[in-house]
Amino acid sequence: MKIALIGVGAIGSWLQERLDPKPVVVRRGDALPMADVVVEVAGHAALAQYGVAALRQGSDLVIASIGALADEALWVSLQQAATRAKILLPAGAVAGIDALAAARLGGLDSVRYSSRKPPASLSNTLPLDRESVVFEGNARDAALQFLKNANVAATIALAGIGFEKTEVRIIADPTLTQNVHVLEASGAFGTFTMNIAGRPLPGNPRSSSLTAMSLLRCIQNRQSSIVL
Ligand SMILES: NC(=O)C1=CN([C@@H]2O[C@H](COP(=O)(O)OP(=O)(O)OC[C@H]3O[C@@H](n4cnc5c(N)ncnc54)[C@H](OP(=O)(O)O)[C@@H]3O)[C@@H](O)[C@H]2O)C=CC1
Ligand SMILES: O=C([O-])CC(=O)C(=O)O
Repeated sequence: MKIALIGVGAIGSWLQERLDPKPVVVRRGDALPMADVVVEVAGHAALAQYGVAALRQGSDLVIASIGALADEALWVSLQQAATRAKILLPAGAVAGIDALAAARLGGLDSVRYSSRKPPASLSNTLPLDRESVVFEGNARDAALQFLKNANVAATIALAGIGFEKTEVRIIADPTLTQNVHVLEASGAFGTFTMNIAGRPLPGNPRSSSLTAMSLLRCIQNRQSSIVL
């Protein structure tokens, strides 16, 4: 299996060390190589630049920057390009996506998500002496306003009841050293609450280490005869 890795920042370098076979790395300005799987870990602009081309050439596309899919035109163009290949959306930094996506099939009533991060992970200008709500609204607006901090909101929206109906709060909390995500859902299945405190990657305080692990699992699942 040939893997192309777009971006070698905090998540990309973690993956590069562990992927087997070793990936071909795509840096800014590089042409996209032919590959069985293209893994985007480079940001919204890189997904817009390479995503459609990857799918059109027949490469499965693993997306980390899921917040970019709040841009309806980009999301539609990726889906239209996926005729010979798959778009793979890993759960990333959050837990419970399997339950949420299953619950959707029986009918969901409400989905609420809150993200709490140390202020410096959100912005350099937030108060350091008290918590502050930096966003309250739906998942589409969260993803469009917080390009580097609302991938989880977008993943939850896509797995559950969509960008418009998913209620999101983003809170800066100076007492934290980890990224805390709380997901609450109710529907025909019952109710669940998921709470995860994710240790950030050393290279990027915004990105939880579980994201890199989740992407590795997604790529390994594609190779494996057992998918869990
Ligand atoms: N789905 C999820 O749950 C999560 C998703 N994410 C998302 O994953 C993505 C990667 O995160 P992370 O590794 O922490 O980010 P980093 O900023 O640490 O790394 C991004 C890397 O991509 C490179 N890059 C940017 N644009 C391009 C391009 N056009 N072509 C090739 N390389 C490019 C950057 O290079 P340079 O240094 O030159 O800018 C940098 O090395 C982000 O979009 C982030 O928001 C993060 C956490 C959770
Ligand atoms: O949602 C995001 O973009 C990233 C995030 O909170 C995390 O990695 O914990």
